[in-house]
Amino acid sequence: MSEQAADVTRLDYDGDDEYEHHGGFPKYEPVTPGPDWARFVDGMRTLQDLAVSVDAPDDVLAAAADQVEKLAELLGPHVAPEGRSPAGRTIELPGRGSLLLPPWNIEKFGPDGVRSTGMFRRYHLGGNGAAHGGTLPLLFDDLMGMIVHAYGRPISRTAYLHVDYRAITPLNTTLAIEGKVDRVDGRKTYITARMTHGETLLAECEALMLVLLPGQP
Ligand SMILES: CCCCC/C=C\C/C=C\C/C=C\C/C=C\CCCC(=O)SCCNC(=O)CCNC(=O)[C@H](O)C(C)(C)COP(=O)(O)OP(=O)(O)OC[C@H]1O[C@@H](n2cnc3c(N)ncnc32)[C@H](O)[C@@H]1OP(=O)(O)O
Repeated sequence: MSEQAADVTRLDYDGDDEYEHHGGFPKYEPVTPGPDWARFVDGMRTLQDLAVSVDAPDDVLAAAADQVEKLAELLGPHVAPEGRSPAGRTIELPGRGSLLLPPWNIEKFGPDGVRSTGMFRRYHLGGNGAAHGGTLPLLFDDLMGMIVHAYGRPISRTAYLHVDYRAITPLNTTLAIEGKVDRVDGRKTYITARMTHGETLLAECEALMLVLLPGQP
Protein backbone atom coordinates (compact mmCIF):
# COMPACT_ATOMS: atom_id res chain seq x y z
CA MET A 1 0.00 0.00 0.00
CA SER A 2 1.25 3.51 -0.80
CA GLU A 3 2.49 5.97 1.84
CA GLN A 4 -0.41 8.28 1.00
CA ALA A 5 -2.92 5.57 1.90
CA ALA A 6 -1.23 5.10 5.30
CA ASP A 7 -1.81 8.84 5.95
CA VAL A 8 -5.56 8.21 6.24
CA THR A 9 -5.07 7.30 9.90
CA ARG A 10 -3.22 10.52 10.74
CA LEU A 11 -5.50 13.36 11.78
CA ASP A 12 -2.99 16.20 11.55
CA TYR A 13 -0.60 15.05 8.89
CA ASP A 14 -0.69 18.36 7.05
CA GLY A 15 0.09 20.25 10.23
CA ASP A 16 -3.17 22.23 10.10
CA ASP A 17 -4.24 23.16 13.63
CA GLU A 18 -6.83 25.79 12.76
CA TYR A 19 -9.91 23.63 13.33
CA GLU A 20 -12.65 24.72 15.67
CA HIS A 21 -13.19 22.09 18.28
CA HIS A 22 -15.94 20.24 20.10
CA GLY A 23 -13.60 18.87 22.73
CA GLY A 24 -10.86 17.66 20.43
CA PHE A 25 -13.10 17.11 17.39
CA PRO A 26 -12.38 19.04 14.20
CA LYS A 27 -15.20 21.21 12.87
CA TYR A 28 -17.40 19.23 10.48
CA GLU A 29 -19.47 21.08 7.91
CA PRO A 30 -21.91 19.64 5.38
CA VAL A 31 -20.79 19.76 1.74
CA THR A 32 -22.46 19.32 -1.63
CA PRO A 33 -19.89 17.79 -3.96
CA GLY A 34 -20.49 17.33 -7.71
CA PRO A 35 -22.34 14.32 -9.17
CA ASP A 36 -19.14 12.33 -9.69
CA TRP A 37 -18.80 11.97 -5.92
CA ALA A 38 -22.22 10.27 -5.71
CA ARG A 39 -21.33 8.02 -8.65
CA PHE A 40 -17.97 7.15 -7.06
CA VAL A 41 -19.51 6.28 -3.68
CA ASP A 42 -22.29 4.25 -5.27
CA GLY A 43 -19.77 2.31 -7.38
CA MET A 44 -17.62 1.66 -4.33
CA ARG A 45 -20.65 0.31 -2.45
CA THR A 46 -21.28 -2.11 -5.31
CA LEU A 47 -17.64 -3.15 -5.10
CA GLN A 48 -17.98 -3.71 -1.34
CA ASP A 49 -20.93 -6.01 -2.00
CA LEU A 50 -18.97 -7.85 -4.68
CA ALA A 51 -15.79 -8.10 -2.60
CA VAL A 52 -17.61 -10.10 0.07
CA SER A 53 -19.67 -12.24 -2.29
CA VAL A 54 -17.71 -13.29 -5.40
CA ASP A 55 -16.16 -16.68 -5.95
CA ALA A 56 -14.26 -15.90 -9.16
CA PRO A 57 -11.52 -17.74 -11.09
CA ASP A 58 -7.87 -16.69 -10.62
CA ASP A 59 -7.61 -14.80 -13.91
CA VAL A 60 -10.62 -12.68 -13.00
CA LEU A 61 -9.23 -12.00 -9.53
CA ALA A 62 -5.82 -11.07 -10.99
CA ALA A 63 -7.46 -8.59 -13.40
CA ALA A 64 -9.58 -7.16 -10.59
CA ALA A 65 -6.58 -6.81 -8.26
CA ASP A 66 -4.66 -4.97 -11.02
CA GLN A 67 -7.50 -2.47 -11.35
CA VAL A 68 -7.84 -2.03 -7.60
CA GLU A 69 -4.13 -1.28 -7.30
CA LYS A 70 -4.41 1.29 -10.11
CA LEU A 71 -7.38 2.92 -8.41
CA ALA A 72 -5.49 3.18 -5.10
CA GLU A 73 -2.58 4.80 -6.93
CA LEU A 74 -4.95 7.30 -8.56
CA LEU A 75 -6.64 8.29 -5.30
CA GLY A 76 -3.67 8.02 -2.93
CA PRO A 77 -2.31 11.56 -3.54
CA HIS A 78 -5.70 13.09 -2.68
CA VAL A 79 -6.07 11.95 0.94
CA ALA A 80 -7.39 14.83 3.09
CA PRO A 81 -7.30 15.30 6.89
CA GLU A 82 -10.29 14.34 9.03
CA GLY A 83 -13.30 16.55 8.35
CA ARG A 84 -12.15 17.63 4.88
CA SER A 85 -13.22 14.68 2.71
CA PRO A 86 -16.85 14.74 1.49
CA ALA A 87 -17.17 11.23 3.04
CA GLY A 88 -19.49 11.53 6.05
CA ARG A 89 -20.38 15.14 5.24
CA THR A 90 -22.59 14.74 2.16
CA ILE A 91 -25.92 14.85 3.97
CA GLU A 92 -28.04 14.15 0.88
CA LEU A 93 -26.27 10.87 0.08
CA PRO A 94 -27.01 7.51 1.73
CA GLY A 95 -24.77 7.09 4.77
CA ARG A 96 -23.71 10.74 4.27
CA GLY A 97 -21.45 9.46 1.49
CA SER A 98 -19.29 7.43 3.90
CA LEU A 99 -18.59 3.79 3.04
CA LEU A 100 -18.18 3.08 6.75
CA LEU A 101 -21.87 3.79 7.24
CA PRO A 102 -24.66 1.65 5.83
CA PRO A 103 -26.47 3.45 2.98
CA TRP A 104 -29.30 4.97 4.98
CA ASN A 105 -31.01 8.31 4.32
CA ILE A 106 -31.83 10.95 6.95
CA GLU A 107 -35.57 11.71 6.83
CA LYS A 108 -36.00 13.79 9.95
CA PHE A 109 -33.37 15.83 11.80
CA GLY A 110 -34.41 18.08 14.67
CA PRO A 111 -34.45 18.63 18.44
CA ASP A 112 -37.33 16.15 18.76
CA GLY A 113 -35.23 13.39 17.21
CA VAL A 114 -33.67 11.91 14.11
CA ARG A 115 -35.15 9.30 11.78
CA SER A 116 -33.48 7.53 8.92
CA THR A 117 -34.47 4.75 6.53
CA GLY A 118 -32.42 2.40 4.43
CA MET A 119 -31.32 -1.16 4.04
CA PHE A 120 -28.50 -3.52 4.85
CA ARG A 121 -26.95 -5.16 1.78
CA ARG A 122 -24.84 -8.20 0.99
CA TYR A 123 -21.81 -6.33 2.39
CA HIS A 124 -23.53 -6.33 5.80
CA LEU A 125 -24.38 -10.05 5.85
CA GLY A 126 -23.81 -11.83 9.12
CA GLY A 127 -25.25 -15.31 8.72
CA ASN A 128 -28.26 -17.10 7.31
CA GLY A 129 -29.50 -14.04 5.42
CA ALA A 130 -29.49 -11.68 8.41
CA ALA A 131 -27.49 -8.50 8.96
CA HIS A 132 -24.27 -8.91 10.96
CA GLY A 133 -24.91 -8.11 14.63
CA GLY A 134 -22.13 -5.51 14.62
CA THR A 135 -23.75 -3.44 11.91
CA LEU A 136 -26.64 -2.44 14.16
CA PRO A 137 -24.51 -0.78 16.88
CA LEU A 138 -22.62 0.98 14.08
CA LEU A 139 -25.83 2.46 12.74
CA PHE A 140 -27.17 3.23 16.22
CA ASP A 141 -23.92 4.92 17.29
CA ASP A 142 -23.97 7.19 14.27
CA LEU A 143 -27.65 7.95 14.88
CA MET A 144 -26.83 8.88 18.49
CA GLY A 145 -24.18 11.32 17.24
CA MET A 146 -26.70 12.94 14.92
CA ILE A 147 -29.38 13.10 17.64
CA VAL A 148 -27.02 14.96 19.97
CA HIS A 149 -26.10 17.34 17.15
CA ALA A 150 -29.74 17.88 16.12
CA TYR A 151 -30.63 18.58 19.75
CA GLY A 152 -28.14 21.46 19.70
CA ARG A 153 -25.47 19.91 21.92
CA PRO A 154 -21.77 19.82 21.00
CA ILE A 155 -20.53 16.64 19.32
CA SER A 156 -20.22 14.10 22.12
CA ARG A 157 -18.53 10.78 22.81
CA THR A 158 -20.46 7.59 23.33
CA ALA A 159 -19.90 6.46 26.93
CA TYR A 160 -22.13 3.40 26.50
CA LEU A 161 -24.36 1.93 23.83
CA HIS A 162 -26.70 -0.88 24.80
CA VAL A 163 -28.44 -2.82 22.02
CA ASP A 164 -31.25 -5.34 22.52
CA TYR A 165 -31.76 -7.51 19.45
CA ARG A 166 -35.48 -8.33 19.29
CA ALA A 167 -35.83 -9.94 15.84
CA ILE A 168 -33.64 -10.99 12.92
CA THR A 169 -32.67 -7.98 10.75
CA PRO A 170 -33.24 -8.78 7.06
CA LEU A 171 -31.03 -7.66 4.15
CA ASN A 172 -32.24 -5.77 1.06
CA THR A 173 -35.40 -4.61 2.81
CA THR A 174 -36.26 -1.03 3.71
CA LEU A 175 -36.01 -0.53 7.47
CA ALA A 176 -36.31 2.49 9.74
CA ILE A 177 -34.29 3.74 12.69
CA GLU A 178 -35.44 6.54 14.97
CA GLY A 179 -34.39 8.01 18.29
CA LYS A 180 -34.54 11.04 20.53
CA VAL A 181 -33.02 12.63 23.60
CA ASP A 182 -34.73 11.40 26.73
CA ARG A 183 -32.90 13.45 29.32
CA VAL A 184 -29.96 15.78 29.76
CA ASP A 185 -27.89 16.00 32.95
CA GLY A 186 -24.90 18.35 32.71
CA ARG A 187 -22.47 16.84 30.20
CA LYS A 188 -24.61 13.71 29.93
CA THR A 189 -27.21 13.14 27.21
CA TYR A 190 -29.38 10.01 27.54
CA ILE A 191 -30.88 8.78 24.28
CA THR A 192 -33.15 5.92 23.22
CA ALA A 193 -33.72 4.61 19.71
CA ARG A 194 -35.37 1.72 17.89
CA MET A 195 -35.03 -0.05 14.57
CA THR A 196 -38.18 -1.34 12.90
CA HIS A 197 -39.32 -3.23 9.82
CA GLY A 198 -42.87 -2.02 9.26
CA GLU A 199 -44.62 -2.78 12.54
CA THR A 200 -41.94 -5.26 13.64
CA LEU A 201 -39.47 -4.14 16.30
CA LEU A 202 -35.98 -5.36 15.32
CA ALA A 203 -33.78 -3.72 17.94
CA GLU A 204 -33.79 -1.18 20.73
CA CYS A 205 -30.88 0.95 21.88
CA GLU A 206 -30.01 3.09 24.88
CA ALA A 207 -26.95 5.31 24.92
CA LEU A 208 -25.17 7.80 27.10
CA MET A 209 -23.34 10.52 25.20
CA LEU A 210 -20.90 12.80 27.03
CA VAL A 211 -20.03 16.33 25.98
CA LEU A 212 -16.25 16.53 25.82
CA LEU A 213 -14.17 18.88 27.93
CA PRO A 214 -12.04 21.44 26.02
CA GLY A 215 -9.31 19.61 24.09
CA GLN A 216 -10.54 16.17 25.22
CA PRO A 217 -9.89 13.59 22.47
C1 LIG B 1 -19.85 14.35 10.72
C2 LIG B 1 -20.91 15.35 10.40
C3 LIG B 1 -20.64 16.23 9.24
C4 LIG B 1 -21.77 16.92 8.75
C5 LIG B 1 -22.38 17.76 9.83
C6 LIG B 1 -23.81 17.68 9.89
C7 LIG B 1 -24.55 16.62 10.29
C8 LIG B 1 -23.98 15.47 11.00
C9 LIG B 1 -24.48 15.41 12.40
C10 LIG B 1 -23.79 14.98 13.44
C11 LIG B 1 -22.48 14.36 13.42
C12 LIG B 1 -22.57 12.91 13.25
C13 LIG B 1 -21.81 12.10 13.85
C14 LIG B 1 -20.98 12.57 14.99
C15 LIG B 1 -19.57 12.31 14.77
C16 LIG B 1 -18.89 11.71 15.64
C17 LIG B 1 -19.50 11.10 16.88
C18 LIG B 1 -18.41 10.45 17.59
C19 LIG B 1 -18.89 9.43 18.56
C20 LIG B 1 -17.70 8.70 19.02
O1 LIG B 1 -16.61 8.99 18.67
S1 LIG B 1 -17.92 7.42 20.00
C21 LIG B 1 -16.44 6.53 20.04
C22 LIG B 1 -16.58 5.50 21.12
N1 LIG B 1 -16.48 6.14 22.42
C23 LIG B 1 -15.32 6.34 23.00
O2 LIG B 1 -14.27 6.04 22.47
C24 LIG B 1 -15.35 6.94 24.39
C25 LIG B 1 -14.14 6.52 25.22
N2 LIG B 1 -14.32 6.99 26.56
C26 LIG B 1 -13.97 8.25 26.89
O3 LIG B 1 -13.39 8.99 26.13
C27 LIG B 1 -14.33 8.67 28.27
O4 LIG B 1 -14.57 7.59 29.09
C28 LIG B 1 -15.59 9.59 28.27
C29 LIG B 1 -15.29 10.88 27.46
C30 LIG B 1 -16.83 8.89 27.69
C31 LIG B 1 -15.90 10.00 29.72
O5 LIG B 1 -14.71 10.37 30.36
P1 LIG B 1 -14.59 11.74 31.18
O6 LIG B 1 -13.32 11.66 31.95
O7 LIG B 1 -14.78 12.90 30.30
O8 LIG B 1 -15.84 11.75 32.12
P2 LIG B 1 -16.08 10.92 33.45
O9 LIG B 1 -15.52 9.56 33.41
O10 LIG B 1 -15.69 11.82 34.59
O11 LIG B 1 -17.69 10.80 33.45
C32 LIG B 1 -18.52 11.93 33.46
C33 LIG B 1 -19.87 11.45 33.98
O12 LIG B 1 -20.41 10.45 33.10
C34 LIG B 1 -20.56 9.20 33.80
N3 LIG B 1 -20.13 8.08 32.93
C35 LIG B 1 -19.05 8.04 32.13
N4 LIG B 1 -18.98 6.88 31.47
C36 LIG B 1 -20.08 6.17 31.85
C37 LIG B 1 -20.58 4.90 31.52
N5 LIG B 1 -19.95 4.11 30.62
N6 LIG B 1 -21.71 4.48 32.09
C38 LIG B 1 -22.37 5.27 32.99
N7 LIG B 1 -21.95 6.51 33.33
C39 LIG B 1 -20.82 6.95 32.79
C40 LIG B 1 -19.65 9.31 35.02
O13 LIG B 1 -20.12 8.49 36.05
C41 LIG B 1 -19.77 10.79 35.34
O14 LIG B 1 -21.00 11.00 35.97
P3 LIG B 1 -21.15 12.08 37.15
O15 LIG B 1 -20.72 13.41 36.58
O16 LIG B 1 -22.59 12.05 37.52
O17 LIG B 1 -20.22 11.62 38.24
